[in-house]
Amino acid sequence: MIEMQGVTKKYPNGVTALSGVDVTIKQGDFVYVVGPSGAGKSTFIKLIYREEKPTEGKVIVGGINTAALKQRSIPTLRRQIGVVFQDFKLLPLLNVYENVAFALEVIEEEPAVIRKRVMEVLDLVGLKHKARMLPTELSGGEQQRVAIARSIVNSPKVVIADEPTGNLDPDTSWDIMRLFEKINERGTTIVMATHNKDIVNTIRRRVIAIEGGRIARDEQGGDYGYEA
Ligand SMILES: Nc1ncnc2c1ncn2[C@@H]1O[C@H](COP(=O)(O)OP(=O)(O)OP(=O)(O)O)[C@@H](O)[C@H]1O
Repeated sequence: MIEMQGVTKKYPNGVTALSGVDVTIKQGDFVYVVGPSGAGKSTFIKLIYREEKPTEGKVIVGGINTAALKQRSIPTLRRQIGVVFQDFKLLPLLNVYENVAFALEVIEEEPAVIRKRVMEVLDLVGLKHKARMLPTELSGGEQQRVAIARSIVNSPKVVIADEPTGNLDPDTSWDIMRLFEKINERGTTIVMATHNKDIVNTIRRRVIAIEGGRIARDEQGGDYGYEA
């Protein structure tokens, strides 16, 4: 599903965020990306959804080599990928329903399909009854649920999440994790950068630890391995 071969990422300011990264993530995997601050986790995530391009090496997502991708083909890649951020990134003037529907409107999906899919995913995340509310009328956990609904509404093969519980209290974080588990159980690959030691050590999954831009550890069912 996701393959990195000899990936190095050097930013224009001269910082090398990743170097010599080789990794394969299979369809249906659930992967935590952990490591100290500044280790390169967000860069790893951004390379997958082609927010950044590698300086060297290949990033292949669903058979597409992202570095060779023309600007106009980026939407084709992004259709396979849902993205969830720490700060939710909802559109503040659109209600819950509209925020989720937007992801399908931009790819010109049929209105009837949009209505059906949006209500299905809002049901899945437990927010059908809040479809007409604005993001500002919701709690942080509810906003993250909307962001997750948006990320899966076009049935992507993979959901990428950068610190999805970073702004949430512990109880809410567990609820959000249960939702990611549910999505993973349906066959969607999950790649999640996180600093949440408790979660990584409790919901055991594959752990890729990045230190100084290199993969320091890649273990099935591994632990967080750092002080929180
Ligand atoms: N757009 C950019 N331009 C220049 N340098 C960058 C850019 N983005 C990240 N970096 C640098 O690349 C390195 C890796 O950053 P990255 O954000 O990938 O780390 P991280 O592991 O996600 O950190 P954190 O846990 O603090 O979010 C850092 O030294 C950072 O300062």
